[in-house]
Amino acid sequence: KEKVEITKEQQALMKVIADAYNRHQIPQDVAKKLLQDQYSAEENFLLLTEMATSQVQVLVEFTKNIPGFLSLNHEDQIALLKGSAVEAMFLRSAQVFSKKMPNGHNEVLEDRIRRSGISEEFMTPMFNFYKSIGVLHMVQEEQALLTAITILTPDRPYVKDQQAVERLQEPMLDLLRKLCVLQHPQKPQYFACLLGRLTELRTLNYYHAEMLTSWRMNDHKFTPLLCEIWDVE
Ligand SMILES: COc1ccc(-c2nc3ccccc3n2[C@H](C(=O)NC2CCCCC2)C2CCCCC2)c(OC)c1
Repeated sequence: KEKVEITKEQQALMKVIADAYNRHQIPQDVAKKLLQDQYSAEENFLLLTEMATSQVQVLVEFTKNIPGFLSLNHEDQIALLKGSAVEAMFLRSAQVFSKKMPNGHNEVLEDRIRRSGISEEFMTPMFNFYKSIGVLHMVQEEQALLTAITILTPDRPYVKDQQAVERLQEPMLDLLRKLCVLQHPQKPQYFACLLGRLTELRTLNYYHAEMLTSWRMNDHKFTPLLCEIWDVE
């Protein structure tokens, strides 16, 4: 039986990532807003673009706190952010969706999202992902590391120095693996399962642009930041 322990520098890395992640809390209130009222497809689309815009801004702040990220080639920094923004947004949405709320609130939230204006064909893959994240009952540290690992994916389009990105991602993967063994000793497959979610997350990337343009309304407007980050307009 392998004795797993977190080293001093891994504890320091965990603290840096977890603290940076905890500062990244804004879109939490979107669930509260959705529970308050039923909105039109137009209002929901506006809410989505506002939430997504602020989430991207917060994601950039989180990324800047990943040790070594700011030492990467500048074009590669942009390529990593652009390549991971949609996945990080869906990962965040899954975490918001999975948060236990008072009786019946989770069902209301799901219903509001189902009737928000998103077209039928995308609900199954999106909710399948949300539920597959929910059943894992990830702790904050795991969520933070998984987000950092998603951002530090070496094979994003246009990344020049992939080895430099691998060197940053590896310690995160090693730390997450140890955390999973210590946090979920009764689930030896837990770490592999988490990484499997990242594969499922990539499939949502392909649906993303179409999910937006097929939103049940005319004239979809995006903020300049979202035009940069999303492949729309
Ligand atoms: C591209 O298509 C879609 C469809 C649905 C969502 C979504 N899934 C959610 C699960 C839990 C709570 C909110 C959720 N959302 C929207 C939202 O506000 N997402 C925020 C994005 C930034 C990070 C926090 C969540 C809602 C959906 C209902 C109408 C108003 C927007 C979504 O979030 C990427 C993207």
